[in-house]
Amino acid sequence: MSAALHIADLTLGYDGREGFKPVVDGLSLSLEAGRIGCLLGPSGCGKSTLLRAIAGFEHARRGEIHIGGELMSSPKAHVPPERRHVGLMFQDYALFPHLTAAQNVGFGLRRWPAAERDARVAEMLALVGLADLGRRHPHELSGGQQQRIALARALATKPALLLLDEPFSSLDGDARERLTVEVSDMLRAAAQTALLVTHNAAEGARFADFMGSMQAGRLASWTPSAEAAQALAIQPSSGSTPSGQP
Ligand SMILES: Nc1ncnc2c1ncn2[C@@H]1O[C@H](COP(=O)(O)OP(=O)(O)OP(=O)(O)O)[C@@H](O)[C@H]1O
Repeated sequence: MSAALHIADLTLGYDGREGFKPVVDGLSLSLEAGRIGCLLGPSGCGKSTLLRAIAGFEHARRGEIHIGGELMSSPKAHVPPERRHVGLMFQDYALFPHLTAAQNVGFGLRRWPAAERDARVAEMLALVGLADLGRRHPHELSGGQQQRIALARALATKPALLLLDEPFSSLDGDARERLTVEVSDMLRAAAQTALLVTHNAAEGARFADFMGSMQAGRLASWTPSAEAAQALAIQPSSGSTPSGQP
């Protein structure tokens, strides 16, 4: 079976005054369907650039990105973001303030027949535990509730892959820990393939099956979360006991 996400020898970067500056440099990784991966790394190591490229917002300078067995990015090919079947839950990808929670969740389903769209929105609101709050606007929701709505919106279109870039960074303390575990459980229940980027190793270990450490645009490791947590001396969630190959 082909991987849900396969990245081979990928190089990304930006053109500056002194020419091309690589940000991701010859990176390879694979994630099987239904698995959750996590990329850790210091600020500026290229994590967000990599997620943006997977979503189709950056072009590959070398190497390839495949999603669901299909070539999405290479120096010669570039499938646009709207045709990648990728869901996004990004730190700076906020809810539309003028739409209700339900309208936000249904935003990507505008072309669906109304009855199917309404049913899917209700299903997603129930999944994230906010079935009663669909009529509220974002400013009437807590930060954690807004993030749940963002998750419901990202999952509504049944994406082949969900990308999460520091999705809990606006929350702190207990709310953050609770939502980390709850969202991870929801993704596992839905067998949703997902890739998380975070600075927080403990959060990554609770959330994901596999963890990778990025350094200067390269993947320094890619191991089951339990092993990574042991190496980092942190406590993974009791539910995450991954098996299989990355
Ligand atoms: N549009 C751009 N033009 C030029 N350089 C950029 C651009 N966007 C990002 N960079 C640079 O690319 C490098 C990697 O940025 P990126 O946002 O991917 O890092 P990151 O690991 O996600 O960091 P953080 O954890 O702080 O979000 C940084 O040095 C950044 O300054």
